[in-house]
Amino acid sequence: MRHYDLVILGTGSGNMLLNEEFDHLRTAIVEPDRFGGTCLNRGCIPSKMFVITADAVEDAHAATRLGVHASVEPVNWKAIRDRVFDHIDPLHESAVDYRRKKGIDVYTEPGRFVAPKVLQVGDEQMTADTFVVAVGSRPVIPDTPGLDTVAYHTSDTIMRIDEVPPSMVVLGGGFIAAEFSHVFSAFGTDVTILQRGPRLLMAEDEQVSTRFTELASRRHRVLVNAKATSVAPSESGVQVTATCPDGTHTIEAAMLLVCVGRRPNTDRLDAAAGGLELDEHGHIVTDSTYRTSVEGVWGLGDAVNHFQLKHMANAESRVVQHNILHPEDLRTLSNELAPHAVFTNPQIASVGLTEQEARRRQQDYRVSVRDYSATAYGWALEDTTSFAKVLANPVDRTILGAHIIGPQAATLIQPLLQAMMLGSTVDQVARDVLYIHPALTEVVEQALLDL
Ligand SMILES: Cc1cc2nc3c(=O)[nH]c(=O)nc-3n(C[C@H](O)[C@H](O)[C@H](O)COP(=O)(O)OP(=O)(O)OC[C@H]3O[C@@H](n4cnc5c(N)ncnc54)[C@H](O)[C@@H]3O)c2cc1C
Ligand SMILES: NC(=O)c1ccc[n+]([C@@H]2O[C@H](COP(=O)([O-])OP(=O)(O)OC[C@H]3O[C@@H](n4cnc5c(N)ncnc54)[C@H](O)[C@@H]3O)[C@@H](O)[C@H]2O)c1
Repeated sequence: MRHYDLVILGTGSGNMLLNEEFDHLRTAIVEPDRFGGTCLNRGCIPSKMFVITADAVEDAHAATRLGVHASVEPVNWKAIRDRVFDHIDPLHESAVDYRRKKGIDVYTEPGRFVAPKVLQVGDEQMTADTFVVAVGSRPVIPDTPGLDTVAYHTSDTIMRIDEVPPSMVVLGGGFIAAEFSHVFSAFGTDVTILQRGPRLLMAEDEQVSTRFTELASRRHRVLVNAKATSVAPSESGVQVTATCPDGTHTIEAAMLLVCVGRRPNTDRLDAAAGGLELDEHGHIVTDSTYRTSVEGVWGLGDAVNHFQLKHMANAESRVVQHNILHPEDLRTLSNELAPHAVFTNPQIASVGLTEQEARRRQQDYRVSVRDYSATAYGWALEDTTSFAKVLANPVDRTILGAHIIGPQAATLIQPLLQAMMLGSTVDQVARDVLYIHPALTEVVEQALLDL
């Protein structure tokens, strides 16, 4: 049986851990798929490359309100798809070569524990002083009757299709539904979203989620409180039957995209044999320093937490890197704040408490909502639907939460996030900082000044 100093399972955020300080160790990487994991190959990066392209189409259409009457030729999907993946696909081979040249053993089959700190990979077994388990997550496939009789897509496959479908049913109403409905709708697909909950993007502040649902309903057919009861093949591709409060709907479409959440890959790891404690959702249980229940085994990323966000997994990877190298000085990650953005149209960004969560926690708060149109830049944009919302603690005047829907939301939220993480008060961020005129950041300034 081979023995290593360090074995890393998964090359998403796990791969980022290895810097030159690990060069002296005998290291193996186990990765059954492409180096770079979900984010690079089938997640954040390619999806945002499609989103940016879709934004260009929507911006051209939306320019009418500025008096610019543009028309967009049908997009050349294959050329766009190949541009995206011609950037991404070569990175796998070069990453494997790079690691092997550094003397790291790369295994290309999945790892599975057979005993604590004993890993089976293909025909080989290996032990190590230190394991890092970063095996990520995968799409949940619901048990909708008939789903197994049709050729449905998930986010793993949808970005590599050959043609833009004329119509698509999107099952789910979360991040992936919001982003891909925008992409395919901009490229000419007639999209129907079937969402189980009463609104799209249910985890957002209710005001944001309500506004987004209204706006998405102008572009797509949106059925909320919908339960897909059956799926069957049909002449056009797929037929989905759903029960909604107003009755039963039968939707015909060329393609079905399933995006109802993601689950950790820990079920394929035989965590129990490895002695790794799992929670009720299948996440590996770690302490705040990312130690698992087995000494010398660390966990990070989607396999251990609910955030399912790359910047969180990256931050955890940095903490684990430090902790392996400095066991006498263990660090934790302050992850009370897990900001996120949804790269749909319009963009959405959020950090901290939503208003409904503040109410649920009986947390006193002051709230301010500022429309983009109240600022010079928003006015110039002829914007009528975007806003920034900030919740603050009325006693110590720190910021409890911030939620933005509108152009550049993911960037605009950053000063608020900074303030929250650094513990600044509303007054410090509103009055002790200058905001460039007439930039969109003035909407943040105004929302703060109102508190
Ligand atoms: C379509 C989409 C868009 C997204 N967009 C964003 C975004 O804009 N911003 C954001 O913050 N997040 C986004 N995410 C989420 C983000 O991609 C994940 O949170 C992040 O990639 C998790 O990183 P990870 O290292 O934990 O797991 P992964 O990147 O999934 O890496 C896990 C790796 O482990 C490997 N593996 C699995 N099983 C085994 C095994 N048994 N043995 C060894 N290796 C194994 C897998 O092949 C994989 O390469 C998106 C996700 C999707 C699906
Ligand atoms: N911009 C980003 O950061 C980004 C982008 C894409 C994905 N992600 C990550 O990937 C994760 C997975 O995304 P997702 O969109 O698959 O999940 P999600 O958890 O965001 O949303 C799933 C949605 O599907 C609905 N749903 C569940 N079961 C259903 C069913 N049977 N029928 C109809 N609707 C159903 C839920 O009500 C929920 O609204 C996200 O949680 C997110 O963390 C992040």
